[in-house]
Amino acid sequence: MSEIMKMNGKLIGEGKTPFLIGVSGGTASGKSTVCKRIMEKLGQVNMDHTKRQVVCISQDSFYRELNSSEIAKAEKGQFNFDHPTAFNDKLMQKTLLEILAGRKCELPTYDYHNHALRPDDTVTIYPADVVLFEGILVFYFPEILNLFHMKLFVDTDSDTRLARRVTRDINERGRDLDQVLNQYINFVKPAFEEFCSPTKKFADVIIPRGADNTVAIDLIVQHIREFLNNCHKSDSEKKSPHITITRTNSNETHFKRQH
Ligand SMILES: Nc1ncnc2c1ncn2[C@@H]1O[C@H](COP(=O)(O)OP(=O)(O)O)[C@@H](O)[C@H]1O
Ligand SMILES: Nc1ccn([C@@H]2O[C@H](COP(=O)(O)O)[C@@H](O)[C@H]2O)c(=O)n1
Repeated sequence: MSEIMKMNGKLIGEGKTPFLIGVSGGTASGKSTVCKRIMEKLGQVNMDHTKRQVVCISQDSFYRELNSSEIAKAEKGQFNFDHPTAFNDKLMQKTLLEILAGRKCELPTYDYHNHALRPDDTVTIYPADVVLFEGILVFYFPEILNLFHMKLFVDTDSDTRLARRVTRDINERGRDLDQVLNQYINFVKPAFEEFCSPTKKFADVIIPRGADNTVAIDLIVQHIREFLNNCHKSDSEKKSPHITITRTNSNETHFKRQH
């Protein structure tokens, strides 16, 4: 039996439910860059974090802790970071539910050099109107997929992605060329084909060429802007005032915006 509550954008005793946008795509497709462009166009970059209406979080914060033998494998480029089991999906779901309930969250940052989270270097995610969540497998886990109000897939040619990944991983992630290419052939490419690429079908908007596609980015920004304008109007002025929160007997909570 399910219990349905209709609220005017607020949960009692909690913050407003943000509009949650999932941004997926293969490695180095431009997910972070697309999110950055969206934030820039909405004037959300050079401002106090506590005042941001739009925030962005990354799936990197949910890589699971590795044991010593897994770390040894990772150091030789023999650990599969592109497989769903590399992530703590339960924590990812719990955190997104906290965010959807309008609560402040602390997220660890990820250290690619050591293949580990930095629990002492956290980022505070303050309640916002719009939350972008980007990562290679954000549409893979059904219980997480169901939480998004809008889903974007950044679709960039695989040669371009590999070329960008080589440069980025050598310059920013402490890898050498052999490591990047071996990891790509053994894990990244096969996992993209098996786990990431099939999730493209769940996307509401596919963005060919990533951040180069300014037309697609402008359309998405326009949609977010309309949402932001609407969410600060009084209930009687809103075109779509209700959020429907569905709780099932399995304790799952679904936050649905009518839009
Ligand atoms: N449109 C683009 N043109 C040139 N370089 C790009 C473009 N988009 C992304 N990059 C570069 O490619 C690399 C990967 O981009 P990034 O946005 O981090 O991808 P992802 O988040 O999907 O891994 C980064 O070094 C970034 O600067
Ligand atoms: N210790 C790690 C963790 C992850 N990776 C790779 O990162 C890729 C995901 O990040 P993107 O910014 O490229 O989306 C993923 O393909 C992993 O292979 C890593 O190399 N080392």
